[in-house]
Amino acid sequence: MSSTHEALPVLTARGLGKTHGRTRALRGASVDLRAGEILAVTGASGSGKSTLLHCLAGIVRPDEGSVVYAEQRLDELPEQRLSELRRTEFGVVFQFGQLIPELTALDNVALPLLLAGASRKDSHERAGEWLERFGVRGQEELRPGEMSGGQAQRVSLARALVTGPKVVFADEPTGALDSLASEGVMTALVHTARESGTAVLLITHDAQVAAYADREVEMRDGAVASGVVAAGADAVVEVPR
Ligand SMILES: Nc1ncnc2c1ncn2[C@@H]1O[C@H](COP(=O)(O)OP(=O)(O)OP(=O)(O)O)[C@@H](O)[C@H]1O
Repeated sequence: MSSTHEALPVLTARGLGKTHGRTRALRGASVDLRAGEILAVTGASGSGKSTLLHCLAGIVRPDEGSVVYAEQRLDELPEQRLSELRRTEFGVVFQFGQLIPELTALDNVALPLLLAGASRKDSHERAGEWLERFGVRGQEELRPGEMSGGQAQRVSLARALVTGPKVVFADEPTGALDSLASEGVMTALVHTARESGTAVLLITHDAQVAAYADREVEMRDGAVASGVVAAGADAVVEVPR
């Protein structure tokens, strides 16, 4: 999709620094996520990928640098505004889905809508539609413990997308799946993200998964680098597709 290469950034991070205890997880990480694009973030274990995602998603505040979303500095927003923004504009998917074990698939997906004030009937109707989009219609009454890994991740994706977010953050969404299930989940994610114009920031170790993205950036030692050694900690060099 060449148009995504011209799209304006929806999220911009500049010079992010973050220290956890004595570990510098980020040092001068900069990246743009463009509207509607799927961006893969790759890199060795411990290079700072998850910390970058957490800062971009407003889950963690960076110690240094800025994160701008829709002309707002996320790193400076009061906690209440930030959590509202996370609920309404962002969706998040983790490696192990993190569905609520006591709730059925339908209730897990309906939950963000209920929290946003929708009625039970509407929430369930829309949740059902999203389960269908992710190919898990018929599994509505299953609880997470009764699902396969692939099914659980499809339900997690439905839950992340049901509120119509502008950005979905996916941290190793296929990390616990075999290659067939992984392919199914990625195809469903890419298809629905394209359909709804949602930008996706996708962390992965897997080159086959990264190949679904429009663009790929690699992290090294807490900064966004490229396949070639970057000139400075702030350098952003991309691998266009
Ligand atoms: N909450 C935390 N407390 C202490 N150290 C942390 C914390 N979160 C991350 N770290 C450390 O910061 C560094 C970067 O971690 P991060 O999880 O961002 O890397 P990653 O590239 O996502 O790694 P992986 O691919 O293994 O998930 C690592 O050395 C990690 O151990």
